[in-house]
Amino acid sequence: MGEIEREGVLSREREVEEEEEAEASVEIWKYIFGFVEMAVVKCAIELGIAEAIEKHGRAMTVSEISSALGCDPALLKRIMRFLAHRKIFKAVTVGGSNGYSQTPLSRRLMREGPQSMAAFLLLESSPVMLAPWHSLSARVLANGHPSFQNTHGEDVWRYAAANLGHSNLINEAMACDAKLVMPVIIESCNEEFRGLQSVVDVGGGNGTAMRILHQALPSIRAINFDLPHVISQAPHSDGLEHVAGDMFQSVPKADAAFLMWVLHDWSDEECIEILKKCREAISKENGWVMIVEAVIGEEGEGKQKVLEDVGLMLDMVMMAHTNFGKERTLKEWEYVIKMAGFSSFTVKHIHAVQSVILAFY
Ligand SMILES: C[S@@+](CC[C@H](N)C(=O)[O-])C[C@H]1O[C@@H](n2cnc3c(N)ncnc32)[C@H](O)[C@@H]1O
Repeated sequence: MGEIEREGVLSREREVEEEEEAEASVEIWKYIFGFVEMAVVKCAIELGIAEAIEKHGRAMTVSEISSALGCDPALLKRIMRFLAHRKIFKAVTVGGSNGYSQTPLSRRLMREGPQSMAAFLLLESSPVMLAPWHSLSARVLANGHPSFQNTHGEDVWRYAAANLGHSNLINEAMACDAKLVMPVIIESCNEEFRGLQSVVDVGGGNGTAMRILHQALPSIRAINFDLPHVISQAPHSDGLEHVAGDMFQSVPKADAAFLMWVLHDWSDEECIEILKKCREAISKENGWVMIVEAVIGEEGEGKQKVLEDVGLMLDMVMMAHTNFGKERTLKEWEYVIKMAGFSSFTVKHIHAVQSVILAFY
């Protein structure tokens, strides 16, 4: 390389470095104030801003929202400016004044409604769930104790059993997601469900997934199985059978078993134990276990980039909130499924954070 050419390469390298420096000086603020988005969205849910606009039926000015909610208009104005900047509400003009209208995102902040994700946000932003994040680095160090247990003295399920308020928050949060994802699963796995007489949802929470399955396919006997403290609070629904127990002991018999966002709470060894219990429970002729979980992308596996990123965030959540849980790659799923004795498995990617893994008896 000649002297002039070398100079050119060096100056291009310097330019790239300067660009990266400039970018970093801006990017870092995203992490410093990363908590602000969650906190302000939580505040919007607690105030009921989305409900007020929905009830009004059209866009509202800040003064209309503040009178409806009994808020300080000056503070609310700043909250709305922040949320509109993030496109959570839409800034519009109402009779010559500044106002705000709903968006698909703000409707997800309503406590009720088909799209509601409010309970999920209230769970993750609760002091109980936020506290273990403070000991994440201690957990990552060799011999570090699980963060949740370290913070609260017991694992998340024992904590929930002793604190029914928190348990209900977990169940409501899970139900938000189940309401959105079950119709997608039923549609994309219609063939698989059609031949069945019964399905057991293992760790099914308050029974939302099986209620939706039974409503879509009433010929299926739907069993919701969970720990006694969860089942004792689960609402009655026609055609849905609630069974209390411990999946490490045994699983109620059914043609097929369904496990959504359960295995990611446990280590490989524990997953193998749970899957073996599910395998014992299902039909030996045509039984399967449906595992609805994220599949962490390995090169070449297509999943929408944003959803893949949510999968990686969930993996961090598992590190903070469970003892040995984790999100798994396809290879890691293959390992636990094979070790539990299943003959084969397939994977379907759906429009959700989770994919559908079918493990055959
Ligand atoms: C993350 S939640 C998933 C709930 C539901 N499957 C969903 O996706 O909406 C995990 C569930 O596993 C249940 N669970 C934990 N340990 C269990 C056990 N030993 N036996 C049965 N269920 C258990 C919890 O009570 C909780 O409802």
